[in-house]
Amino acid sequence: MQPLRTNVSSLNGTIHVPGDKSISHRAVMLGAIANGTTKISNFLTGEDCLSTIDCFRKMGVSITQNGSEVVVEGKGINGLQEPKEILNVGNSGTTTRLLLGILASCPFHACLIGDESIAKRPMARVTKPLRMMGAHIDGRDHGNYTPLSIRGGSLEAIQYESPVASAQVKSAILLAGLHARGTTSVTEPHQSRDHTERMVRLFGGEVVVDGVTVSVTGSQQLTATSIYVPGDISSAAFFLVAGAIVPNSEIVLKNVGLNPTRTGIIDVLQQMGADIVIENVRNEETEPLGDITIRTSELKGTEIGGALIPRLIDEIPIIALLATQAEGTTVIKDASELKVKETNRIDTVVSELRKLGADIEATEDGMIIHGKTPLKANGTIVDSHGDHRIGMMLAIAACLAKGEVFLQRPEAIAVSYPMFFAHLHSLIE
Ligand SMILES: O=C(O)C1=C[C@@H](OP(=O)(O)O)[C@@H](O)[C@H](O)C1
Ligand SMILES: C=C(OP(=O)(O)O)C(=O)O
Repeated sequence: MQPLRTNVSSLNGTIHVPGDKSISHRAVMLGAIANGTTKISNFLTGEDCLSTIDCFRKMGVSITQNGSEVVVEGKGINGLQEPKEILNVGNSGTTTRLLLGILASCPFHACLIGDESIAKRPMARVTKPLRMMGAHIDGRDHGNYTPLSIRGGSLEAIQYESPVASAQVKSAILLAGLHARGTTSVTEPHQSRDHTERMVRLFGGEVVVDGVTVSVTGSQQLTATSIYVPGDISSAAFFLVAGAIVPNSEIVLKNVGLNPTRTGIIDVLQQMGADIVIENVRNEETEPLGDITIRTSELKGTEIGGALIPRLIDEIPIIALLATQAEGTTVIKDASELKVKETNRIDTVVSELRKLGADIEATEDGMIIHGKTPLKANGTIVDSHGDHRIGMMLAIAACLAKGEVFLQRPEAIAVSYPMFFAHLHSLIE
């Protein structure tokens, strides 16, 4: 149990948030199935991305990691070898689903397991379309949950209409489609993050995007490249909200990824009246990035739903905290995907923020928050429930509380932001 900093009078300084988690996973995966040496810099050394490296090493790919510098020796998709050991995906949904997409065309057997949280997350959303393409998959509950086993096959293209806006579903199918006969397409209800599409192009592959439909033609060869991973906007989000709600604050966040499929948090902060400035935007062709300054702000409630949801899905826990400090009502809807993340994030956000006195209620597909509420604590014990984003949200919430707050299971934060507490404390001292 960790005591959290409370009653913080200001947050001031500059932070370089770590590399983007989604992009780091994909850089290793595409590097592993490309031909040649891929160099990755500013790679996220969070536990999820280390799980991805570990899985590919077990398939014979040589990967050297020196802090945030990673070198992947790719030998093409045919260079992957049948793993002698079980592939452990840890806590990472992205590793599990994208890896299944790659394994779908590999002519060997592999077993996937993960932690307790992964064992509860639905996998039929990828195993169903991958089976339609020709992969042989089995597992608990007919392949809906880990442990899973897969034997890749000779794949046929599909035209798939995904019931959910999910980049993990889209990416798994596209990665399989790269090695299928014919042209594979995925159509989503709303556009999800497009890092796979951008990165396949960076590796010399072809991807066609037509509105919410993305297509790839099979038998593509990818060529190794160099990748700089921008800072993770999902990690920056904790400090964007902290800067807006803690009094007398000004925080500068450097080199933050600004891919438009990820910037819903900035739209919401602007909608709510936050004092936020974006500068030095660059690299718009591949993965845009820039610097963001946020200052303490007078905020008002807002409505969040529809196509905005996939653009900020991982930021909803911290947006809920933001809403507790805004005048009026904030309604978050169309977000039932939150129920199948590392925890049921509707339940964990509502129960944990209530412990600190927030006026928040769960709905079927989101939450309703009334503000502005002072956060109170008196030796209060809050719990990450093993979910990194819940842990970080609670550490920021504690900054506003007057009494003592203790966090259970703080170690979960290392999944996506190992330096989180060091960065937070550097803004206080
Ligand atoms: O593709 C990715 O890198 C991710 C996609 C999202 O999940 P879904 O595809 O399940 O929405 C997101 O929540 C996750 O943190 C990372
Ligand atoms: C949902 C998340 O990740 P994943 O699905 O990769 O476990 C997350 O990082 O919030």
